[in-house]
Amino acid sequence: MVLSSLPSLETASPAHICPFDQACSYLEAAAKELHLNQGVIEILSHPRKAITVSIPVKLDNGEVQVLVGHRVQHSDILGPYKGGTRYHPSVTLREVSALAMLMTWKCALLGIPYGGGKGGIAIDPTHYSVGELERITRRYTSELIKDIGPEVDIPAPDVGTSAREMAWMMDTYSMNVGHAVPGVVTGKPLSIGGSRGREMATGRGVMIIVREALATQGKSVKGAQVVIQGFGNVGGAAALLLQEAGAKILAVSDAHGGIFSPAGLDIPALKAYYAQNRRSLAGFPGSLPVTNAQLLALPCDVLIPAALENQITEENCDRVQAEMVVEAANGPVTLAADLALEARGVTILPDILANAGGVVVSYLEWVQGLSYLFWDEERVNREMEQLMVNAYQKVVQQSKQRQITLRLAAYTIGVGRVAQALTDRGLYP
Ligand SMILES: NC(=O)c1ccc[n+]([C@@H]2O[C@H](COP(=O)([O-])OP(=O)(O)OC[C@H]3O[C@@H](n4cnc5c(N)ncnc54)[C@H](O)[C@@H]3O)[C@@H](O)[C@H]2O)c1
Ligand SMILES: N[C@@H](CCC(=O)O)C(=O)O
Repeated sequence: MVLSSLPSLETASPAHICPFDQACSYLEAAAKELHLNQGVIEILSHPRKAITVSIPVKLDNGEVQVLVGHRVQHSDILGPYKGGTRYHPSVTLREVSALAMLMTWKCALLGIPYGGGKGGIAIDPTHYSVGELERITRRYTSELIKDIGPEVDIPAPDVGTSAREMAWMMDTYSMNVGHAVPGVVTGKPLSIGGSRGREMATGRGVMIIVREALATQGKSVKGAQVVIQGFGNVGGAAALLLQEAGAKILAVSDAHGGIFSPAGLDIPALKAYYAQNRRSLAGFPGSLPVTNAQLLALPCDVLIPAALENQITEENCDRVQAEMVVEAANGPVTLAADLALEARGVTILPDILANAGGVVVSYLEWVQGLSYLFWDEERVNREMEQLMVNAYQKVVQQSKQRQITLRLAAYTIGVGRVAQALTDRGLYP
């Protein structure tokens, strides 16, 4: 299926801003800066493959529901397609296509031998039982059997999925091919070949980028005032690790709203409270309630959107008071808001750099699996930190040399590497 043939309904996103158009705009800006030829831009603007599948599932009450799932394979020029699997009601083919393209640039920027892909199912996973989610995941995986594999396309967790879904995907794939294939997914449980450090990896990468970016400005993470939108895998881990590094976490939120404490939230205590309080932040002792809109406008040193795309837009960016925005989520700042914030001197650490810790440790998991080795967590964290710091330094250097924003610098490195490989490989046939 080609993107231009998608029904117009597919362009709807929560804020009515098409994530795929935005991703293409960033590609065009990088291509312009790099003087890439039009043929290369055309190729990179289109996903190589976009697969849409129907997922019939028998619900616990006996009814049958047919869900829609996608897997978009943007580019495999540098290696197998790589990227997460999202379960969220707002999933559309265009959203998944945008996220797949971001994965291509992210992997290229970090220098790991992968292309970019992404998958998703348009569901709210909280509305399904564990048994239903398992049947949905297994059917989705079996529909993609010919399109995924450890040397072809390697899914991982994203919003609404975790190690549990990766285990079901790995098992379904393995049963279909007739032998165990741990390398078909990353972010697996340790018991079936997952890597130590993967669960916290994206948050750890975010912490490293915050620390490095503050240091570049002559500041310290110790005492830095941080606000985080999203308290899931990424936001929760970033909150914990930033607090351990000495930052004060002023506020956090999830889809239902947030909490704020001028004295700083005790994150380990909050995590325990959240788990016991049926995953609700409300009423955490010593905190005040805030809406997500209020949270994004809190004065702070570092604002970390770690939920979904299009959270900081043209409409609300004037209210952002943070000096630095670190994109832990993919695409949380729209193009218009990005330009307005940059014009005001707000430093923005782009998603393809800031949240790359997850895919880096996915890569380390895959490498350990392929070589039948298991590293301790210290080694995994050390290898990841090296790749993250190296990428950060390259982005800063590129930004200074070319006098461009950190986002454009990151894109020129990522896009530039893919374009170079495409040129060297040539066009088939
Ligand atoms: N999981 C990974 O390894 C990984 C790696 C890199 C980037 N990311 C990106 O990070 C972001 C978060 O992913 P995750 O894995 O933490 O997902 P998750 O499902 O674990 O958590 C998402 C969090 O966002 C909250 N949320 C949802 N809608 C919200 C809203 N409108 N306002 C405020 N909060 C809202 C949810 O309640 C939840 O706390 C996504 O953009 C994802 O693509 C994830
Ligand atoms: N979903 C994550 C992780 C991808 C992976 O580990 O393959 C991302 O957006 O980077």
